Amino acid sequence: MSPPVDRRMIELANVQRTFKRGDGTTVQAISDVSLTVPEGEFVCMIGTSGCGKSTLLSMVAGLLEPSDGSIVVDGREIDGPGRERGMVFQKDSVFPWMRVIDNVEYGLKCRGVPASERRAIARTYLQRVGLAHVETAWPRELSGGMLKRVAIATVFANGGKVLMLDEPFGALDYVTRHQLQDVLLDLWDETGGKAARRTILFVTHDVDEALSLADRILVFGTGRLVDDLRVDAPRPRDTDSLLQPDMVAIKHRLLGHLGLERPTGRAVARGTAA
Ligand SMILES: Nc1ncnc2c1ncn2[C@@H]1O[C@H](COP(=O)(O)OP(=O)(O)OP(=O)(O)O)[C@@H](O)[C@H]1O
Repeated sequence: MSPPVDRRMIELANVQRTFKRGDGTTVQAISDVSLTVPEGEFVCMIGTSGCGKSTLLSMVAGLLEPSDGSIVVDGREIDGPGRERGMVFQKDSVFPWMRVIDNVEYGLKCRGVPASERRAIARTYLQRVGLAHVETAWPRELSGGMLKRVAIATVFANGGKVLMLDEPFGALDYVTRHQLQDVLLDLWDETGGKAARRTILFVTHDVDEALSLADRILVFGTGRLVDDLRVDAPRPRDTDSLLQPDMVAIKHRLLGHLGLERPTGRAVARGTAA
């Protein structure tokens, strides 16, 4: 019997995006990107600052229109935001004027999900991110890490098949960041593989974060996709698995793309390369 064919969840064909700057010049943020992401894949997107990662994510979210090319999600060409797609932004993704549980429920409320049903869904996800005890708190009473947990609970509670996270953990301390990576992976695998996983696009600047999370790492350089790497190591990926030769080889390759690798293979601090 032939193996099952992966269902395509995201398809980008020759996507381009230009911006006009205030001084009248144009910038080609995305030049010509074509790629396919199958359902359930956890994709990390990495690349130097300004290479177009957030622009691409915003286009898949439907918040920005491509200047050219097409974006198909779950078989349908997108023409704006849709409830099958959810986004966690770099900065605030939580409404400060709503209590925690109301934030998590908000998308479901907008879609007309009955109050008791949406409350049950919100409670399930708040529990899964470890925030059951603060459901009636205001966002201002929470730490930065807790706010990220609320944002993650919200995007999962909304039920989107495609979740986009733009450097969600960039501003967090080392320990909180690792805890939230585990929370995210746990939710992504919430049915233990019994049902289709959400498809995730996760932008990060952190090579180790990409290696810990991803099935696949897309590397961007000035508006183009420059590398597409598969990470096959089993999860959970602990310190030892990140030191396995195949993982170290991928890390070297990523550091090379980011300009952080000498020809000898030794990583260097940014800005100190000869
Ligand atoms: N609204 C805009 N108007 C004009 N130029 C823009 C706009 N948004 C993005 N750009 C430009 O497009 C390019 C890509 O920006 P983008 O934010 O997508 O990069 P990025 O890879 O996400 O960067 P970072 O990693 O620093 O967040 C940059 O040159 C940026 O200045």
